[in-house]
Amino acid sequence: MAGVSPTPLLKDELDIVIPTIRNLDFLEMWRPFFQPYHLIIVQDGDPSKTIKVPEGFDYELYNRNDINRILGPKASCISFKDSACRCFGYMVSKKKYIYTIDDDCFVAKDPSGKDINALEQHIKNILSPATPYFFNTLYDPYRDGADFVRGYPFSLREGVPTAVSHGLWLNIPDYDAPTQLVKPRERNTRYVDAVMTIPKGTLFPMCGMNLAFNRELIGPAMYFGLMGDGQPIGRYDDMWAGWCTKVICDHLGLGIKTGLPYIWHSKASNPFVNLKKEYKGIYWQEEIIPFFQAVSLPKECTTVQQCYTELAKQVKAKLANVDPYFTKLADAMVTWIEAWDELNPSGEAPAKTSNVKAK
Ligand SMILES: O=c1ccn([C@@H]2O[C@H](COP(=O)(O)OP(=O)(O)O[C@H]3O[C@@H](CO)[C@H](O)[C@H]3O)[C@@H](O)[C@H]2O)c(=O)[nH]1
Ligand SMILES: [Mn+2]
Repeated sequence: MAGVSPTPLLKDELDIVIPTIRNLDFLEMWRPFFQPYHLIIVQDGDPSKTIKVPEGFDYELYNRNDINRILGPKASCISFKDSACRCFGYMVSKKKYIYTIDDDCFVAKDPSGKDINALEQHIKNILSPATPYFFNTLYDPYRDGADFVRGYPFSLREGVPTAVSHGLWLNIPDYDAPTQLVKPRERNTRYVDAVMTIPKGTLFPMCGMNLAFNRELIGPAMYFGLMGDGQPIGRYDDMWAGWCTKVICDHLGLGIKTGLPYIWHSKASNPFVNLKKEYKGIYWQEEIIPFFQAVSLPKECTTVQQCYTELAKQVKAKLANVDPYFTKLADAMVTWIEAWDELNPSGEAPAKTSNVKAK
C-alpha cells in the first residue's frame, strides 16, 4: 500500500541495551530508527536517581536494586559504576538479537550527507554469513555490489553464521588514555565504506559502544567482567568480552565482522580518569593476549556455556600469577553462566522489573 512504511527488520526479535548514568535525551536523534524496538535500559550508579526516557519508547529499566533483587548473591558478578553493567541487559533479554549503544553516541552522516541507520546496517551484517577461514580482498562478499574474488575457494563461499557485528565511530575515536593524552584533539573523520570478517585465530579490541550480536549464538560469552567500583581495573569490560567471545567463536565456527556502521561518538571521557581506570590493563594485556592466543578448547565443549566455563578454568589456572584479580574474575565468569542459565532456562517467562513500563 502507498505510504505504508515497511516493518523494520527484526522488530520483535531484537532488544536495544543501553547502560546509563544520565537522562536519555540522545534517543530523540535515534527515534526514527529505534522507536519500533524494545529498549532495555541498565541504570548504573545511584538507584534512587530518576532517569528520564523520552515519551513513546517501549522500554524496561533496571537499576541496581532490580539487579540485586533478580540475581540475589549472583548480582556480585555484575559491575557497579562502570558501563560493564550493560551485560545484565543481555541476560534479562528474551530476544534473539542484541544491539548495545552508549548514550553519548549519535546518528552519524555518510559521505553523501545521509543519516546512517546504524541498526539497519548491523542487522544486515548479522543476517549475512561471515568468512573467517579465507580473507576476501573485496571485503564483505555478501554486500550489494561485491562478491568473492577470483581464487576464493568455492567450498568456502557458503561462509559461517555471523555472531557479532562490531561498528565504528566518527568524531571521538575509542582510544586508550595514553593515546588520548598525547592526541587530545584528534578526531576520526575517515569514513571507510567496508565490512570485513575478522579472520579465525586473530583477536581484536572489541568496543562496546556500537555493537550487535546474535544472543542465541553467543550471548553467554558476552560477559563484560568485573570492572568499576571495588575493582582494580576499568574500561576493559568490552575488551575482555571480545577476547572471550572471539576464541569461542573460532572454536564453534562462528564469525565476527567489523566496520560499518559508524555512529557519531560525541563525548571524550576524561583521559586522566581513564588512565587511572585502565593502566593496570595496559600492563596486564601484554600477558592476557598471549593467553588468549594460546587458548585451546576441548572438542567436547560444544555449547557457549561449556566453552565459557572451560575458559574460566583456564583463566584461573593461567592468569592468577598475573594478579589475584583473575581468580576473582574467573569465579565471576562461572557465576555469570549460572545466573544466565537461571534466567534463561528454555521456555521460561522473562524476568519482571519493579519499574513501570513505558507509556
Ligand atoms: O560509571 C558509569 C559510566 C558510564 N556509564 C555509561 O556507559 C557508557 C559509556 O560511558 P562514557 O561514554 O562516559 O565512556 P567512554 O569512555 O566514552 O566509553 C568507552 O569506554 C568503554 C568503557 O567501558 C565503553 O564501552 C566505551 O564506549 C555511557 O552510556 C554511560 O552512560 C555507566 O553505565 N556507568
Ligand atoms: Mn563515550
